[in-house]
Amino acid sequence: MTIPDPAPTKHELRSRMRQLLRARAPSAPGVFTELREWLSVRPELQTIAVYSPLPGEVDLSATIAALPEVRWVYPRVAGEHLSFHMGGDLVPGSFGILEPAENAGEIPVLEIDAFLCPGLAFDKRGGRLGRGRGFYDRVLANARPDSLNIGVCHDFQMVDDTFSEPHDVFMDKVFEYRT
Ligand SMILES: Nc1nc2c(c(=O)[nH]1)N(C=O)[C@@H](CNc1ccc(C(=O)N[C@@H](CCC(=O)O)C(=O)O)cc1)CN2
Ligand SMILES: Nc1ncnc2c1ncn2[C@@H]1O[C@H](COP(=O)(O)OP(=O)(O)OP(=O)(O)O)[C@@H](O)[C@H]1O
Repeated sequence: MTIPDPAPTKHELRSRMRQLLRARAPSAPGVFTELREWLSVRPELQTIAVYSPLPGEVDLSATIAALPEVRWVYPRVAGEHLSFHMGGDLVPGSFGILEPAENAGEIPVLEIDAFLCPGLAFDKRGGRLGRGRGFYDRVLANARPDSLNIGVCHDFQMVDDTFSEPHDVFMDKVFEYRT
């Protein structure tokens, strides 16, 4: 008889979280007050990378609109890499994600003071489980050493263990949106 392993593997956690996110009814949350207040007392964070949500991810559009003094930049998938550009008009790009248009001004990664990172799951140590293509690990490995990595997730995405591997970049802080 085989005893079932109660601890999910990285692969199982990823597929469970993908399912949970996909199953969520679409909704655009209001301002994420905790995140807005934290950012509003850190004016040194001038250029901040944000994301356009995939189905189920925390939608930060109201929070972004509430902090107009920040220079918000959005990722574009370019092959294996992410480049960051001024928002302006966002158009459907890779994976159906809204991305800045090709001609939107590119902002060098070294100018980015903080990265608000999407993810499938996070843990209390700052571990992050992404969608498995390593985009954020690669970009954060090339970011300024003093830039901040900030995870953003729903409370149910906070788990005990995200099975971090040596190449995984840790978050400095994770904001949980209570649903
Ligand atoms: N909102 C958001 N933007 C992001 C990311 C992300 O995770 N979330 N990325 C982080 O790296 C990059 C895009 N990477 C991605 C990697 C894989 C898949 C993916 O597997 N998509 C599924 C469909 C979506 C789903 O899981 O339901 C697929 O193609 O089957 C999507 C985006 C850049 N922008
Ligand atoms: N700094 C890096 N340089 C080169 N390859 C990397 C780097 N970080 C991760 N990778 C590669 O990317 C692949 C996916 O890694 P992982 O499963 O940790 O992605 P993820 O963090 O879940 O995804 P994402 O960052 O896209 O949301 C792995 O095969 C890994 O070898």
